[in-house]
Amino acid sequence: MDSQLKIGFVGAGNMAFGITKGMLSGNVLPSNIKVSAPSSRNLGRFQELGVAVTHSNTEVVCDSDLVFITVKPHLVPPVLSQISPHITDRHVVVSVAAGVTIATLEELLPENSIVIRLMPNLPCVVQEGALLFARGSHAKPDDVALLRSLLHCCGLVEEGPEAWIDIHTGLSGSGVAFVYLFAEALAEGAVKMGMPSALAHSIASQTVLGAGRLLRDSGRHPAQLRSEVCTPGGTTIYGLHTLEQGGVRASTMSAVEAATERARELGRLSAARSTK
Ligand SMILES: NC(=O)C1=CN([C@@H]2O[C@H](COP(=O)(O)OP(=O)(O)OC[C@H]3O[C@@H](n4cnc5c(N)ncnc54)[C@H](OP(=O)(O)O)[C@@H]3O)[C@@H](O)[C@H]2O)C=CC1
Ligand SMILES: O=C(O)[C@@H]1CCC=N1
Repeated sequence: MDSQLKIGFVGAGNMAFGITKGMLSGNVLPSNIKVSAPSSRNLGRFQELGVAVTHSNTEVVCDSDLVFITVKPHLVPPVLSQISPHITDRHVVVSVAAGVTIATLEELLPENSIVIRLMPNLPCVVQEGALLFARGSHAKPDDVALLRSLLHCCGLVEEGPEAWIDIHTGLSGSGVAFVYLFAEALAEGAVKMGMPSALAHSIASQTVLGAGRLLRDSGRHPAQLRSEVCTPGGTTIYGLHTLEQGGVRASTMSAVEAATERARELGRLSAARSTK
């Protein structure tokens, strides 16, 4: 990767911060990053990392080679219209906005703009993200290789067809919150049975981490690992039976489905806004 490559973020929220932290754990220097937002409320934590901040989106674009669009989906059309006159053929534009399609991004930017649609998730901040991207019509293999080299420190980085991005949003972008809900409920179950809350939350988070690492590192199917925890007639199968009676499997599948459908809906809304 070119050590002089300049990276910009338009939008200074949680996802911009997560990707920045992930990239800084690799060989990206803070002096090569600039971030913009209208207010100062989120800028302090970037300054603490040594990253330059500004209130001007166009300044970020003019000073960057690769620009992440990290604003909420409904703001993508106005923000891209604002920065579009400053996008040139040297820029690679990477949007993380849920639902916003490559077609909408390309329509809002100058002809032949290099666009990549990325769906990251919050654990990028601890280099354990799960990121899926799809390339736009004018993105070249070098652009994709550049993005991969920047993001590899954020976690697992995969490329796929654009249709999978909304699904990945439900599975993993939002899925992180589903796992937190489960972790919270595990801890609350222990509190109900008499364990102090701080210890219960600490053990719940370690349980989620340990289960996740073993699942990933073993490469085994979750059902296989689950059966290894179940002693016949033991504690786990009693607990699993209760979860199944509560419909946890069906409701989790429905949560991924609902989040995916919502991403698709956000995509349709942003497409409608882009043609106004
Ligand atoms: N949070 C997550 O886990 C994930 C989020 N995403 C996507 O990332 C994007 C950002 O989400 P998230 O980081 O959570 O959002 P946040 O609300 O944390 O951050 C949004 C940022 O956009 C800034 N902003 C608002 N208006 C403008 C503008 N006109 N120009 C420039 N910046 C502006 C805000 O400014 P200010 O600081 O002044 O408020 C803020 O810094 C969304 O599109 C979302 O779909 C994708 C995957 C996961
Ligand atoms: O809730 C959202 O819309 C964003 C996208 C994925 C995670 N957070």
